[in-house]
Amino acid sequence: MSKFDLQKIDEIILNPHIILSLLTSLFLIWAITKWLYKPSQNKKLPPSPPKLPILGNIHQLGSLPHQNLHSLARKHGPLMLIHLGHVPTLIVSSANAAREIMKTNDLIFSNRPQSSIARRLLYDFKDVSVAPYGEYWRQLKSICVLQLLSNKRVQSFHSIREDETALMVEKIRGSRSVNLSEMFSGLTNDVVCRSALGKKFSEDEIGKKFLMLLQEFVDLLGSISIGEYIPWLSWINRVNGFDARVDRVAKELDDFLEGVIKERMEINPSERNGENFVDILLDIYRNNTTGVSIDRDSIKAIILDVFSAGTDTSSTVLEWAMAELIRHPEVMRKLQLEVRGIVKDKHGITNNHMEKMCYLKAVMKETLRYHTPIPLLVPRVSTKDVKINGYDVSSGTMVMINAWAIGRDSDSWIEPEKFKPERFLNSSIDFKGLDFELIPFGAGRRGCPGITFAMATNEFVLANIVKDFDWELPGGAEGKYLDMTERPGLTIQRNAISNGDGRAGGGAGLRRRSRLQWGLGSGRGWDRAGTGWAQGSAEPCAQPRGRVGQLEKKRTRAPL
Ligand code: HEM
Repeated sequence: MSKFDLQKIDEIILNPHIILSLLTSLFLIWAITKWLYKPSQNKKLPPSPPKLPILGNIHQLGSLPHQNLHSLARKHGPLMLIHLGHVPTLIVSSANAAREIMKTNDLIFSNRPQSSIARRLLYDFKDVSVAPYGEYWRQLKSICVLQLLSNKRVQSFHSIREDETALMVEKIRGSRSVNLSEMFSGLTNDVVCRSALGKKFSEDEIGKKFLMLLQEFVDLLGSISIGEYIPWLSWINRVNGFDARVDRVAKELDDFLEGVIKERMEINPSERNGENFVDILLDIYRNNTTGVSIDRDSIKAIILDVFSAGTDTSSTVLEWAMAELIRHPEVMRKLQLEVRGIVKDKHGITNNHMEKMCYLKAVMKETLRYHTPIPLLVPRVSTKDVKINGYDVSSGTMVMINAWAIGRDSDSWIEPEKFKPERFLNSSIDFKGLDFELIPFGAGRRGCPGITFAMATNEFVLANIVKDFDWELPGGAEGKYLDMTERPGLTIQRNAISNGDGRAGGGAGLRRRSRLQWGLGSGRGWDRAGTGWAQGSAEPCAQPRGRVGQLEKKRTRAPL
């Protein structure tokens, strides 16, 4: 730099006018910020834990936010206001407070926060799960319910569930040790694909790539990107490759979905071999029958919704259910007695049989209570200022409902930390969104439309695998040693790779990397290898017996 340049800089820095205007600007920014963020004197805000400047309470979420928020709520109460960067967020941790949000004030809380990740992955919020509350969302949701998820439709898919479960049972019959986690995940995906698209994708290479992409997509949706909460740090997402990863996944998914749409569009409607959900969506698009503009992007976004919402969630429930059954042999025995007692003939399990399986339904409810698959549900946002249980909640506040904490609340449940399906036998409590102590599917207008679809598959699969087989851990390890820790993510799965010696909570564990991305990580995806009931782990185990994640079929029942 020349002497002349330095002199110029000096002149600029020392110029009193410039100093004065700089100081005035800084003062103005400070005053406006203070004014904007100053809590109104008249407002009674929910209790808040202390927060850090800029970060707010982000650092307190940890890798399993539902657990950490549960601990904070014990100190601060069931309605707690935290700050994720600059975003005020209401944490709801009791059935009573959840009812206030999802029933009494459901309309006010029927919007979703609009994250830039969801915007890029879901075609500018054109799917059901993040679409802004309004006519477009209403039409889309009713199309999904009528054409795919209604009781009638779900019953019509019984043969698909039967075929796919029979295939799984055959695979189990042919091997002594099985990776149930992988099997559940493959099965739920095949059932969703065949029901919605008329074919499954798990068998060819393109389909397999799509399933991996879908996993990355769910991962990204579940990630907490720092730029979302502290906008001036959004450059970090560009530097560390997170943004590039979102763009790549969006592009590759789009290419795949375009292929699916083109394939169906090329078939003349009169020559279709059976109509599937995509055909119905395409007819609505072509004929514009709904009165709202459903375009090609809407169709792709809806297909993504169905895939992502319908696969991981269901297989997770099945995995937790089996893990609890292994840990509680007396529950397993009781369940087997019920199923085997009801299905006495050699033909398969029918809808009629399923209706009689009260204990099986209780096992499912208890699994959903104790291992709520999406513990914080899908966030909502308030559209107006509103009072909840005497506290003021401002318009624009994000709301997270800790359904996991509500399922373990001792005000609602006796011995909440025990897995006891019996609690549901003489109880009318159900998960359909009317009983707020059990809300794994959410409730109200934005509640999950896939309950019937999901539970039909889950109950049917569980009934089949306990009817036909007895189960044990490899090497005869006791069920109580099964690792029940949780793996971070949008859907909370069991952390199958952890302790070398197989003891839950033991020391030298190999833990899976967090799925929560703060936009600060390497931007890498997580592989599914070895995440299941055992096989495929590259990580060494301290002792072979440590692979207790794997289940062994003890005895195959003689066919009836
Ligand atoms: C065990 C399985 C499942 C669980 C635990 C689950 C859970 C949830 C939860 C917690 C929500 C948010 C509810 C709220 O905000 O109140 C939701 C929404 C949704 N789910 Fe599910 N779900 C499951 C299966 C399915 C299936 C099989 C489908 C479809 C094939 C599906 C489609 C959807 C859609 C489209 C939404 C968005 C609804 C809206 O925003 O209006 N889900 N689900």
